[in-house]
Amino acid sequence: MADYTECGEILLLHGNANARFEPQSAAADAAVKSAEPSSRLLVLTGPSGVGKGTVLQALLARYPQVWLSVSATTRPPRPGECHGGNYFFMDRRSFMDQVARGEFLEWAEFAGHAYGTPAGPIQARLRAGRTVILEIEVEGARQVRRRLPTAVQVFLRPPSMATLEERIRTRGSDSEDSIARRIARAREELTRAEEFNHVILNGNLNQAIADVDAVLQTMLQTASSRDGAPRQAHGSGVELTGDGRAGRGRSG
Ligand SMILES: Nc1nc2c(ncn2[C@@H]2O[C@H](COP(=O)(O)OP(=O)(O)O)[C@@H](O)[C@H]2O)c(=O)[nH]1
Ligand SMILES: Nc1ncnc2c1ncn2[C@@H]1O[C@H](COP(=O)(O)OP(=O)(O)O)[C@@H](O)[C@H]1O
Repeated sequence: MADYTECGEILLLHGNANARFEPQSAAADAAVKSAEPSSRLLVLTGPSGVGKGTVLQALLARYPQVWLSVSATTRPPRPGECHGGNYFFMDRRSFMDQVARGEFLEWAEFAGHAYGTPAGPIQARLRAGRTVILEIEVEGARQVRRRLPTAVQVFLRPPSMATLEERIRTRGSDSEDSIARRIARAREELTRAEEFNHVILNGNLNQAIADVDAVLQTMLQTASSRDGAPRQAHGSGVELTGDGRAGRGRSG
């Protein structure tokens, strides 16, 4: 795909988006199962337009040590979005090649496009002791939960469907077709909110930021007290496992 703006040095910051998982092993599985209940990986999910990006913007400004994963997508860039900063934009063939090579921690179809989390950069950050956030839709979040049960999962919910639709429309980034797909998907996603560790209402924005902040602070405090203790094998409570072939689309 040629029609996007490069983010320049941001690409360097994100390193090799194509790095693979390590091969699955019984020892790695056991490491995940015995890992402590809190980890350095936070998954923020919830319907499109609920305010995930807005809440995260505020939190990332407060915690520069936290790293937000950059996803790959087949969706075309919106005006102002850049490659390597907002997303790694790619055509479907390249995306599916990366799926086949096991390079995504998870991936899912959403409103006609594919979205996936490159595994390598996350593994590198976790090993370096960083806290990592994924901002992904619900199916992908479920896949992460299956593979990394210690990841902390936050579901952001809107006060109502009417408010959600209003937010998507006010944002002004989506076509009518895209809005309709997002609303239909949101109805389904909202029925799955209770699967997540924390369900946070985004009615009042400052309150929602404070609520997600509280979850993140607990993670950061746990991580820093753990850093005083003898280091674990890879410096985080989480090890990525599996052969990289995360569950497909909406299955399971
Ligand atoms: N499963 C998955 N979902 C993602 C990923 N990256 C973004 N998403 C989600 O895909 C949905 C659509 O994203 P996008 O097209 O940017 O629209 P927006 O979030 O409504 O602005 C949102 O719910 C995102 O959180 C990813 O790597 N994996
Ligand atoms: N609590 C809130 N009250 C009112 N508007 C909000 C609130 N949270 C987010 N918004 C607005 O809703 C729109 C969608 O938010 P966004 O962060 O893009 O959602 P998401 O990342 O979940 O798709 C944006 O225009 C944002 O400014």
